[in-house]
Amino acid sequence: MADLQTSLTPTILATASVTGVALHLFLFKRVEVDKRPVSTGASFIVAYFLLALALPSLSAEYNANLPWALIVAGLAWWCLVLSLCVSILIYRAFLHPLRKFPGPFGARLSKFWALNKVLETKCGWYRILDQLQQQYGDYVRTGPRELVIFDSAAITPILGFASVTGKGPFYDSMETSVSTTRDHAFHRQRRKIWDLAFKQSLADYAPRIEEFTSQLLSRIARDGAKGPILVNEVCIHYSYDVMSALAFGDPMGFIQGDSNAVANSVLNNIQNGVDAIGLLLHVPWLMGMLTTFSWAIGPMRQWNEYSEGLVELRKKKRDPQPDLFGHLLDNTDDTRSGRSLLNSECRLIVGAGSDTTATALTFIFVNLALYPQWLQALRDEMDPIFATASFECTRSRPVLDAVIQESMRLHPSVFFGSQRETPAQGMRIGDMYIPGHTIISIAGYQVARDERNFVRAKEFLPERWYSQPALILNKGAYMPFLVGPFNCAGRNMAMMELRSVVARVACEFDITFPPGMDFDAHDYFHRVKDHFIAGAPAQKLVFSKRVKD
Ligand code: HEM
Repeated sequence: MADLQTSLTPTILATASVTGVALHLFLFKRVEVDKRPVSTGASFIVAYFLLALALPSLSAEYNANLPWALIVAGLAWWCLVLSLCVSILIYRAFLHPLRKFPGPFGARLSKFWALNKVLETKCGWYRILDQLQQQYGDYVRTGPRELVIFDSAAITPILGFASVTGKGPFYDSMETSVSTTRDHAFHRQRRKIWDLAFKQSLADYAPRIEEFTSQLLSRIARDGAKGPILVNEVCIHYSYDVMSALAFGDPMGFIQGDSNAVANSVLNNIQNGVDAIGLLLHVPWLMGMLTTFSWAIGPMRQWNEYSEGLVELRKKKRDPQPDLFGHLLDNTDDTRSGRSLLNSECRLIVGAGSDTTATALTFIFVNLALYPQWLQALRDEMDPIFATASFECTRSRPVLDAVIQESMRLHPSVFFGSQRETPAQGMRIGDMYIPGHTIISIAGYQVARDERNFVRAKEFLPERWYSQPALILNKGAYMPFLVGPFNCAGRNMAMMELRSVVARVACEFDITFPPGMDFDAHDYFHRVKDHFIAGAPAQKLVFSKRVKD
């Protein structure tokens, strides 16, 4: 080992430290490395080995002593990584353009602050946001380059059709589809296909929805005769069957109980895996790693293989019923990337349409058990319509739609505040300037429960949607299906399912809590989990056959 005066080691360690700072200033600050977690991680590992290989040729000091070369390479690597981290932390804490926005100190430094809060609250990020709004106001810094906004005046500038924002890095962490692409031109073109597909197939699809609802009514009558029913389960079975029929041409067979073992296992894995999504959506680079390695992760691989098998079967079907898949197939190139897009969009249909609808239905049934006067109001509206056999789930009805909307206002199916990124030059929202490359989202859950937007905002008052419009101060704050160019493509389809099930179940069954149960609504809704889609706590309800007078 050379003595300190002749050794190159101090120079190498100093250079590594300066390189760490330079890496931050010239690369990490400018490039979205979250997009490339695997290659970034791999580059750091490769850097160590390159250094270890290069050192012996730099000086006899290392050539003569290879273990020493490995140690110095390791020390240099740590100097680089530590100086990079220190530079990042100092910048985030004191120099970042978002430094004037209020928020918890830990959140400025790293998204691990949010991750920790999600763990602490068992996926209750929306409850953390409630606290943050109370403490810091309408614009809160929740991450190093992230703001959550509680001001409804920001909805149109951020989410509207003329918005200058783009989708945020979260969307890169998933496979490409109409929902996840950050390429606006591609989205516009693909979204046109989806919109046309729904426009052409919705009316054809209505009788199929009614068929599934009939199956659901039989299931509820059968199981309900034995005792209280786990409402989450029947709603999930219904929505997965409807969506898989839409995506693959056939239901998975959950409502009637004839699903196969793979379908059961896929459903279980999806339900068990959702908590992980609640965590990972705060650290998209980790989510991206999971997507990259999905071939090696059993449950993800199983779902991919199973859905791709169903897509192949659907492609070979002769004279299939008209549905969304048919339209997507006709409008997707038969190339490698086209096939991959089609597969991922079939999974998207099930992913975007199943748990969302199931959660909405579960909350509506819980609300009907809580507020029996609205079960009666539904019957008063729907009985005459069913008596003349003129019910169509494509048509809105004042009370029916009001009950659905009010339930979704207070208890939305999607908690995720659709992530956006400001353009390089930043943007203005009223007097507020938001710097460029800031990740922003609107806290939809809080905005919909804000007294500035709805009178008696935390109360379940469906009448605000038809007979008492004065209870709505700002209709734009209601956005369970999002608004703007990336709003829900399946909104009309979802409303058809919700109308069909809610109207028919309400007219056929009394819905109550199990005898002896002292249902605590505050506790129940406090236990809702936020894992992108809201996870409704398990709840049993009694569905007893209605005795008509
Ligand atoms: C109650 C049921 C539903 C609710 C509450 C709901 C809500 C939403 C929300 C909030 C978004 C925006 C997500 C984001 O910001 O990233 C979205 C997007 C989307 N939803 Fe739904 N959804 C429902 C049902 C459905 C159904 C049945 C389908 C049918 C396949 C569907 C298809 C989609 C698609 C394709 C997108 C992406 C649209 C785009 O980015 O252009 N959804 N949905």
